[in-house]
Amino acid sequence: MSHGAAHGFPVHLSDLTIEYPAHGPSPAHVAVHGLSLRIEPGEVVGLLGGSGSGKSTVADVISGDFLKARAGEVHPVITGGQATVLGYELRGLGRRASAELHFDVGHVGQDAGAVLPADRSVAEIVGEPILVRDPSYNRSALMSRVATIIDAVRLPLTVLDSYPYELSSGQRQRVAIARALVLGPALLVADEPTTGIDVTVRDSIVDLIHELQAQRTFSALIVSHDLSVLERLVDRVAVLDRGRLVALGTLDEVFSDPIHPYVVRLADELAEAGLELSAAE
Ligand SMILES: Nc1ncnc2c1ncn2[C@@H]1O[C@H](COP(=O)(O)OP(=O)(O)OP(=O)(O)O)[C@@H](O)[C@H]1O
Repeated sequence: MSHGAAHGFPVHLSDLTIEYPAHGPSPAHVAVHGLSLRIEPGEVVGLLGGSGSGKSTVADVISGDFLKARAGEVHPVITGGQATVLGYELRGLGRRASAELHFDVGHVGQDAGAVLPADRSVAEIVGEPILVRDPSYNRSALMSRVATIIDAVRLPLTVLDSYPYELSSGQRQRVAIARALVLGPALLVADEPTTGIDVTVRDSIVDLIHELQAQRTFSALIVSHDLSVLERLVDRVAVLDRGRLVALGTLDEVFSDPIHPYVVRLADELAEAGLELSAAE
């Protein structure tokens, strides 16, 4: 309805409340309380918070993934405030608009590399979003587009005919990133994109996202506690504690003089892991 980027922010959350409805013996649970956050065009925001603080819920909502119907799964529901992504108002978004939104958002979900479909080749997995958008897409144009993105994520073209089980976990993660980027999204939402990946591969994945982001100038929300991700990729960080936003700003602004007790703890953990904010000046 409001599609058309009237406000100019790729992501604009205003006093957003997100709830998991009651199901079976579980009562309804409010996972995010009154979150306001804007992501500017071309900006990368890092999302931090403890386990259960609501990070994946926010990533699911912003990516539009929560709108996809999946049997037997409980979806979060927006029960207060507003979420506008790429000009689409997510609350009450219709089926057609939600399909359009999916074409413009690249989503690398939690453990994306580990959950690639086992019975499809890399070429099929990466090419699928193109065919979902346009089932009659020319096959040779499809293959060349898939090969280009596979090359961009620095995988050899020989992986195109491979199946996920034949790849290393770092390679699988790159395949998931390639799939998320193949349609040239305006927004990338990545949930812990480097978790469980070997340090050397991790750095190359960070470099890769950095390079692609610089070239394509998409905006991004990246859930991560990984220092190399935060230091090298994000412009600002947002910190959630039990579903509430407790800090928002550059790494330096948030961690050099923290006030909120959770942010103080996080600052200590990050300092132990080697974050030297004064060195960033
Ligand atoms: N399907 C669900 N039904 C009910 N509650 C849920 C569901 N999924 C998540 N929650 C609850 O919502 C809150 C936020 O969960 P979420 O997965 O967003 O946190 P997170 O910050 O991503 O945690 P982690 O770092 O452990 O992945 C938690 O309290 C969680 O128990």
